[in-house]
Amino acid sequence: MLAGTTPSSRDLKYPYMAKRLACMVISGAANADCLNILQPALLHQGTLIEMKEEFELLESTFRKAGFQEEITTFLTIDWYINVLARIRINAFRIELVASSYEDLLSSAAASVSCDSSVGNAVYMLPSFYNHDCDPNAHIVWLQNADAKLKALRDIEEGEELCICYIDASMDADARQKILADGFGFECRCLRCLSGD
Ligand SMILES: C[S@@+](CC[C@H](N)C(=O)[O-])C[C@H]1O[C@@H](n2cnc3c(N)ncnc32)[C@H](O)[C@@H]1O
Repeated sequence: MLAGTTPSSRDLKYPYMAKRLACMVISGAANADCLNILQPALLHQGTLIEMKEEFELLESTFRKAGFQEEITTFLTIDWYINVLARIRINAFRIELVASSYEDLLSSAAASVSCDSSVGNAVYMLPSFYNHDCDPNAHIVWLQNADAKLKALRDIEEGEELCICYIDASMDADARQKILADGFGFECRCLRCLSGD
């Protein structure tokens, strides 16, 4: 699992995770290509330009920290872009679930305003779950960043496990827009096909 606490600026959460992964590679805790198995996002030209600027900052941070070149040879712009492309569509926002009814109400309100997020993480197996606007499973976090998969109804043997990447209470047009903009696909789940 690659995890990172939420930095003050939301725009920096993914670069922060790439920096974390770079540290894990340098310390021997992860391989530089460990995310390559995951599906990458399609990146637009403007995003690539931003990533080049971010990479220069990251590279200079490691240079200033005095790391020897031999242990940072993996740290290239191609590595950074490949990592970011995978983090962008595979990272989960970690929200700890409520333990009491009062907590439930306040955590629901915090979730809507994104205040309940305690960090972001990429998990290898959950990254392979596809999206459905009427999912049969849900990822939850009870006390820490260990993700648990919770069934939302009876699931037949052999049935695909699907989770919902977004807020399923939105109408069909809003869901399609967010999935197209954020994840680059047109959702053709039964709910969307029926226009619900
Ligand atoms: C987190 S990955 C899910 C695993 C991915 N299908 C794989 O084989 O590695 C998210 C990507 O899967 C595809 N995907 C997930 N749910 C989908 C759906 N309901 N309809 C079409 N494509 C979907 C999209 O390309 C999306 O960007």
